[in-house]
Amino acid sequence: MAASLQLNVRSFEPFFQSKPLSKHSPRLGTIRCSTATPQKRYTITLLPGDGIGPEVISVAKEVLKLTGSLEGIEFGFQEMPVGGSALDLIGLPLPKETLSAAKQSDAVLLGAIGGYKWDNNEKHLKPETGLLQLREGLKVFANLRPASVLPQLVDASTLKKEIAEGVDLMVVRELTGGIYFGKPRGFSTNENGDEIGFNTEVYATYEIDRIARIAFETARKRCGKLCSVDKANVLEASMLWRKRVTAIASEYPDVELSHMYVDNAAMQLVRNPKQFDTIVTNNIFGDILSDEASMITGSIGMLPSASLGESGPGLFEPIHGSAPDIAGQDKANPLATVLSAAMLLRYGLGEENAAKRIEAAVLDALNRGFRTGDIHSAGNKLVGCKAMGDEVLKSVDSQIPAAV
Ligand SMILES: NC(=O)C1=CN([C@@H]2O[C@H](COP(=O)(O)OP(=O)(O)OC[C@H]3O[C@@H](n4cnc5c(N)ncnc54)[C@H](O)[C@@H]3O)[C@@H](O)[C@H]2O)C=CC1
Ligand SMILES: CC(C)CC(=O)C(=O)O
Repeated sequence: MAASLQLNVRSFEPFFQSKPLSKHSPRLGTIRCSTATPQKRYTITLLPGDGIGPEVISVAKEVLKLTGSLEGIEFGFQEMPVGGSALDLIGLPLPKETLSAAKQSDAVLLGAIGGYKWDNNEKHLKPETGLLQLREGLKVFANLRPASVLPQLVDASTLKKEIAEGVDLMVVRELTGGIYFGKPRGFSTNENGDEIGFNTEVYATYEIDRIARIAFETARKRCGKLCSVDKANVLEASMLWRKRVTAIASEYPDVELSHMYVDNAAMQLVRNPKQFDTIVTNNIFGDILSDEASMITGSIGMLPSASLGESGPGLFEPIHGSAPDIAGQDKANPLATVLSAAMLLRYGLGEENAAKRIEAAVLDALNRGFRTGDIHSAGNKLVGCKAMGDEVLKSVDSQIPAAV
């Protein structure tokens, strides 16, 4: 998909809508009785993972099922282990059966991986390694992370209302390169006999060019403003990044390109986030800046993501981790995962109406005052993960299908 993708990313009405991306292997399928006769069938690989992952995936699955039944779509779900749960079950953080199932499906929805239990494992036996292997295996190099401050949640932002209100940005994060994957890496001993750990931040021209094009396409469909974030005053990989992004800009004369060092970008995001429309950045800076951006919107529990490659199924996941501090307590906010399911429908399957139905349902549940603890404020109704899911389901059921 990606380089020729029609990215679809002007957000906020209600979330991140516009034209769908290409469809991935839509198949005609089984007919069954339901509100609408299913015309399409998709196989979705669910990877609940660890911590709050299974809790939020269970909500998103029900939301997808109900939405599908109302939109003439039937989903075949296959649940596979990844991360710590796969380590416990099979001894590997990404069993080959999981990767193979993911590759053969139409889209992949992941909860989160990781937890204290596996924190001291060797690198190749860490849950996080499984997630990196999955992203690499699916070749999903373009990670779209939208961060919009919903009017309903302005009060949940940690920033002042006048700073947070109206923020609507998209972080385009490079996902399969940079320091998370660069070699050499490892542990060794230096000339003084001190133990050292080392990693390599490395980008090739083709990796920068393809993510830059995705970012320019994204910006073009939004406000036409792209800010490339790097550390080109210090890092060679960033110097090449800046050179290539500048070169690719000549293909997009209608997009206004600016460059910013990452330390300044981190500061500007909390000083004046409305100056940003689309941000493109490398793997590690994108990871950090999108977590920072999430707090402007109220909570990391609200932010979804879509990871796309040139072909094959996309990977959709909330940007948060497994939140071991609240796992198993029915406290997790499932909305980031529900919204990731909406991104799956839009970007992964081209099912725009179904995506809009889910996004409208999330807004409706918020409008009716339901809040999990992370976004709760006085005057609203505090609910747990399951109850929030039930409210979204009620809203899915009651929403009039959005017009195409
Ligand atoms: N994509 C993934 O699967 C990721 C996995 N991780 C892993 O997750 C584990 C925990 O990492 P942390 O640094 O603590 O990050 P985290 O994102 O799991 O949690 C950070 C804070 O946000 C809260 N939080 C996160 N998601 C929430 C939700 N849906 N609702 C309400 N509160 C939520 C947590 O309770 C915690 O206080 C680690 O093992 C880490 O490696 C971290 C980031 C991404
Ligand atoms: C391998 C992951 C735990 C890295 C991460 O934090 C993320 O990409 O969200």
